Amino acid sequence: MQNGQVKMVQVTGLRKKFGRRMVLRDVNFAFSTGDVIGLVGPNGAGKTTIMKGLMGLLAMDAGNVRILGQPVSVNTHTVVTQQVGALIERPAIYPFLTGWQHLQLMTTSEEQVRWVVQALQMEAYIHRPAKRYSLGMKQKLGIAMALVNCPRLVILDEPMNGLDPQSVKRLRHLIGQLAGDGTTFLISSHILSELEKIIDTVILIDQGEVLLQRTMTQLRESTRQALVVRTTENARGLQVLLQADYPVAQRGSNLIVTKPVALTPLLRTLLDAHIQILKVNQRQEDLETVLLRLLAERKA
Ligand SMILES: Nc1ncnc2c1ncn2[C@@H]1O[C@H](COP(=O)(O)OP(=O)(O)OP(=O)(O)O)[C@@H](O)[C@H]1O
Repeated sequence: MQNGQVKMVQVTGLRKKFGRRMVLRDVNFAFSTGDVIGLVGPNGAGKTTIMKGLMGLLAMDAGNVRILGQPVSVNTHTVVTQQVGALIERPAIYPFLTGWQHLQLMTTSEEQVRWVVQALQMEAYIHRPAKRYSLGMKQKLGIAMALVNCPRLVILDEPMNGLDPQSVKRLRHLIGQLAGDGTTFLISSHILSELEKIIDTVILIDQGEVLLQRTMTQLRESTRQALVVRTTENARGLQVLLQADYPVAQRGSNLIVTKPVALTPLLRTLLDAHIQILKVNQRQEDLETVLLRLLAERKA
């Protein structure tokens, strides 16, 4: 019996080899309806392969995928065709059809086509044959095709690729709006500064495994706050602080204190040594710094 607890996506023990190369080792994750998930990790980590597995586009060697409780494989994908919209790698585009005609292939609702064209600001070229589209126009058409039917789950592989800053902003806004209405998103991207503005959960993949799944709130709570201090004499400031047992390093023209410390005694230590303080600020690690640190810690 299915109940209110049924997950939007549940992936268990997914394995995949290409020849002798193990690409997915043992992938497990799940997420709920309405979540916006960022799938991140280094080149070749296995993100696209996972997305193809979710869509039933690629046979897996082991494990299983369920979307809304229903199984998905290369032979079983009713739930995918009914509930999922996706753009994985490049959009499949027929050169002689217009953008509008592509969208009509995906839905019978003219109203939906008009809505998505307007939402992604594609009016200027939507009636031109797609062979005359630029890379960014094709990318937007691919995104529009994934969204036009208002699917419950949208899978986007590197959606920001080739988009200009204005289009990235528009897309971000649209994703936020649709997520607010209950659409679930799984988005891979290397542009972590953009991604962290829209996702509420991150799944980090490395070498075919899930290294971490955290909500952004959890991640922010566990991120480090670095204290950045600039003085008139950083080299001497570094010595003075090290002698006083502060966890400090010199980076560029700044001194970075990497663990939480009381501010006043630290500043007094510098002032007592007649070192003038030019600037002090607290800097939260961003998503990129946190993920790079986690990957580096794994290799260490
Ligand atoms: N059809 C294929 N045949 C052989 N190897 C493949 C095939 N598709 C992917 N691979 C390999 O599988 C691994 C994972 O690839 P995948 O495209 O899933 O990575 P990714 O995390 O999406 O990387 P990127 O960030 O570069 O897009 C890579 O080592 C890749 O070379």
